[in-house]
Amino acid sequence: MPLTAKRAEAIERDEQDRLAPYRDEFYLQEGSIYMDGNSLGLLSKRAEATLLESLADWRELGIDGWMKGRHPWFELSEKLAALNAPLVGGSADEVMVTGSTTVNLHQLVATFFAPSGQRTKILADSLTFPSDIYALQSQLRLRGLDPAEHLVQVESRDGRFLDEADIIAAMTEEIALIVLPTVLYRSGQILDMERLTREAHARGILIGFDGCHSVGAIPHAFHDWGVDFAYWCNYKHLNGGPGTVGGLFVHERHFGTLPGLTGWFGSRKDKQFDMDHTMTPAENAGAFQIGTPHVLSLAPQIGALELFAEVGIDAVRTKSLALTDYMMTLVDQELTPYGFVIGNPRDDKRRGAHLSLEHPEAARICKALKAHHVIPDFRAPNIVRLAPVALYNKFEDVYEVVSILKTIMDEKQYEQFKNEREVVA
Ligand SMILES: Cc1ncc(COP(=O)(O)O)c(C=O)c1O
Ligand SMILES: Nc1ccccc1C(=O)C[C@H](N)C(=O)O
Repeated sequence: MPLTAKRAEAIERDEQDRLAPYRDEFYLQEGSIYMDGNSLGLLSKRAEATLLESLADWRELGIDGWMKGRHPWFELSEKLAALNAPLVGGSADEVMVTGSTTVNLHQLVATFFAPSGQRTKILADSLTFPSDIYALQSQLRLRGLDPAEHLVQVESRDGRFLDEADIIAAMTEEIALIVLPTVLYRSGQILDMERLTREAHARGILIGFDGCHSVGAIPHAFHDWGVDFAYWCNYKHLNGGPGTVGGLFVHERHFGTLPGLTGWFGSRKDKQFDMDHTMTPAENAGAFQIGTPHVLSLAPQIGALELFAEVGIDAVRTKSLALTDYMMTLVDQELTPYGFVIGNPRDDKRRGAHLSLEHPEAARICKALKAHHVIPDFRAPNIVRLAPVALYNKFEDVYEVVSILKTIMDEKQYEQFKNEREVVA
C-alpha cells in the first residue's frame, strides 16, 4: 500500500480516540506538528488560566495571596503534591512539589547518602542525563570523596540500553546508594524499578530514581515498590511550563529523617511562623522543601495537573503506547530503506513515551523537519527523538511526520543543512 493510502487509517484511529477532545485544551500552532513534549510540554488553556489567576491574586491581594488567594500560595506546593501523587504511586504525604530536578537530587543525596565503613560509593549508570552525574560528583566531593573512585557507573553493552542484571551485579558491599533513571532520556528504555529496588534492598542499599522522562507518561508504584526516593521535572510530560517547579517522593518509612538541606519552608506548617531557631520539620515529604516556593512557576501546574486528574495516567499510557507503536510500524514500513534504526525498546513493557530514531545524518534531518514545521529534538551524535504526546498529538500527526521524513530522505532535503547541533538541541 502506498504511504498516502495510510492516512485514512490514521484519521479513523483519531475518530475512535477517547482522548482526542483534549487536543483542544492546548495551544497548538496552526500548520506545525509538535513532537517534543518530552523536552518541554505545551501550554494548556487551563495552565494559562491558573497562572493568570495567581497573577491576579498578586495584583489584588499582595501579601494576602498567601492565605486568601484563589489558589492560596501557602498551601500550593501541598495541593500540587496531592495532584502529582497518583502519577507516581505515592500518597500525598510522600510527594512534594518543590525545587528543580537537579536541586531535588542534591537534596535527596545530601539526605540519604550516608557513607560508612566500606560502603562509601554511589552507583549510577553511564547513559543517564549529565546533570545527575554532575550532582552526584559534587555530593561526593562535599564528603571529601573522590568521584573517580566513589562514583560507579554501570556500562551499557550497546550504547542504548542498560541490562538490569549488570546493574544488580554492580550492587556490591561498597555501594551505599543507587541513583538511576526510570526511563533513559535517549533510548527511552524503562528500567525495571521494582526489581532493582528489591535487589538493592536485599543488599542493604538505598535506591532512588530520576523520573523526568516517565512522570506524566507512564504509571508508577513508587510506594508499593518500596523505592526510597525519586525526583522529576514537571515541564516535560506534565506541561507545567519552562523551568516549572519539580517534584520529589520520599517513602514514608523515611519520614522523620532530617533533610540534608534544611530551610524554613520544610517546617511543619503550623510552626513555620513561630520563627523559632529550632526547626520543627514537617512530618512528611514537605520537610524536603527549602525556601519560599516559586509561586508563579507553580501556578500553571494547577491547571496542567487537573487534566491528568481528569484523564488518569492509565488512559494516557494506553494512548501513548498506541501512538509510539503506530509510529514504529510506519517507520519499519517506510523509513528503514533510508538507514533509520529504531533505537528504543519495541516491547510495551520496556518502551517509554518517545521514539529514538538513529541515523548518521540525524542533526540535519532534524533541521529539515523544522523547516517543515515539525518539532523533534536532536540528541548527539545520531538521534532524532520524537514524542507523540497522548493529550495533544493525533495519529494523523504520526502519519504526517513519517510522510515528511520520507520526503526529506527521498529528496535529500537534509543536504541543505549542516550536520551539526544547534545551541539548544
Ligand atoms: C533525566 C533528566 N534528569 C535531569 C534533568 C535536568 O533537570 P533540571 O534542569 O530541571 O534540573 C533532565 C532535563 O533537563 C532530564 O531529562
Ligand atoms: N531543561 C531543558 C532546558 C532547555 C532545553 C532542554 C531541556 C530539557 O529538559 C532536555 C531534556 N532533559 C532531555 O531529555 O533532553
